[in-house]
Amino acid sequence: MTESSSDKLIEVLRKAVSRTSMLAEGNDPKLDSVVRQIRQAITKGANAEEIQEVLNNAEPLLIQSDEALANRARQIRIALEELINLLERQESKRVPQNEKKQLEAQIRLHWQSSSQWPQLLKGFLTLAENTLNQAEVDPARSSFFKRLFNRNRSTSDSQKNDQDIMMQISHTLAGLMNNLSLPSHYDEDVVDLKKALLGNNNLQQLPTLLDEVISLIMIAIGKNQESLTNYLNQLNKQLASINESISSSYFSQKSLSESREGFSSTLQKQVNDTSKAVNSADDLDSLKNIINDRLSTISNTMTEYKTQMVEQEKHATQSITLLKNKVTRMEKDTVSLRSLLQEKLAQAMTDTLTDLPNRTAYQDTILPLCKVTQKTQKSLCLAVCDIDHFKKVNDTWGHLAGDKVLRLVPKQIRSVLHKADMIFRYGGEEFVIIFPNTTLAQAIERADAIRLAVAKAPFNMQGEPISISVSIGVAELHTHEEPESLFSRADKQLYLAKEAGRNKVMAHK
Ligand SMILES: Nc1nc2c(ncn2[C@@H]2O[C@H](COP(=O)(O)OP(=O)(O)OP(=O)(O)O)[C@@H](O)[C@H]2O)c(=O)[nH]1
Repeated sequence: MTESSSDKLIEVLRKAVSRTSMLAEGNDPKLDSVVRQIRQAITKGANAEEIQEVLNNAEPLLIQSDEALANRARQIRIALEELINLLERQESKRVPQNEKKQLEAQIRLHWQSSSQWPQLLKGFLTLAENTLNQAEVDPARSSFFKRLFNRNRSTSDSQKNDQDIMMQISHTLAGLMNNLSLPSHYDEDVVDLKKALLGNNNLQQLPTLLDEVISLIMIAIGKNQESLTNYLNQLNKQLASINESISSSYFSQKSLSESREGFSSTLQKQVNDTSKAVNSADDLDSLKNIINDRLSTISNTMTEYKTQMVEQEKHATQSITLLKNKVTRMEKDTVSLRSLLQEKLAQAMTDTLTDLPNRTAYQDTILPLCKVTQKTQKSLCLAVCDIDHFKKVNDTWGHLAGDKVLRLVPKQIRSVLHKADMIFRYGGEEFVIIFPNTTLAQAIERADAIRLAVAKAPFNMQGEPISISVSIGVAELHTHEEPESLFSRADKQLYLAKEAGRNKVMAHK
């Protein structure tokens, strides 16, 4: 190999290092834009379940990406190690052992990181330069590949040795091609290059072929970047949808405002930290690691938030149960209050001495009854009944004796009433009887039966029999007549009955 060939090879390797570095630096504007979008999306917030979903969705992508990367990395490592071995196999120049060991150590440490491949290639370039730039011992071996692969041999031996070494190098490089993940439109290039490598036994062709190999490696690394960009794009979309659902579900819960503020500021801090870390990231791998780390952190925050939500839901459920119990108690209280009120109302409507409905009850009853009767064109009669000379009972036998008479008289009256008839204590010794669905004749008949029942009742005071009688005035409801008028007419008949000598029934015909 000539000096210019070795220079060309060094130049090719130098170019490869430079181009690979550019690709690996992550200066792709699309990627920058994606990173910006991610920052914006995360700023708006996310919930635990959906963040978990993002991580679940992202995981296969990461695994896929990692596996492909690992395969490529293995190929690169093997290729680099073989290149070092080949460099050592040249006999005219001694490979500096310290530098070689350092480079091997670097390869062992960093071969898995694609961003380090340019550095490792650069390391190999430096090693090759330092080896080849040593003073020439044999001008015949001044070219790179001759220096590299031939030593102290005859021309034919040398040529044979060149061919053997070229075959080894070709196999090494063809193997490197096998596991490259390239877009399908490079398939033909890969096949052609492999053919060229495997069919080539001319060391002179090697720099050109190596240049092509390195170009394809760079494209593959570029594709790795592209798949990372796709992954970031997808991640960005998922984060945006998370943000949307968070905004609608989470922020609508006013009661959780406190947690929301705490959660938002925590998330904001994480996002700010992420932004800073992303800005300071100097290669794709560390960028990917940062994003994954931050997603884990955010996921933890979301889990914490979810736990808080569960706690709050628990509290809310407890509150609802308490509230339900309270309402149930209130309902019970209301029921007992209602029955108490009904009791009080009934008391208000009942005469305590006789247990009969009182005047208020009469007034509440008579109005609707009259209306229904008039509407249905039925008959209704009213009787006003007053104990005769009651004052005399009180005066003769005392007030308690009078009360006793007041309790006994309604019992006599009831004894002749029909089921639908109603009796009220209107006041003092006066009672009112309503006869629904009763004609005047029937009412007069029944009023007279009352009069007779009372008159015949065996009242006695302090063992002595006494006579009690009642006077009754009766009237029948007229069409369109008001209850007051009906009462008034019946009351007038009572007055007439009293006037007529008492113990009488008088009716307004
Ligand atoms: N013991 C008792 N007496 C009452 C009660 N309410 C009213 N009285 C009495 O009933 C009497 C009614 O007397 P009056 O209105 O003069 O009439 P009367 O003595 O019944 O005579 P006539 O109605 O004309 O037959 C009064 O003495 C009242 O004090 C009561 O709840 N208990």
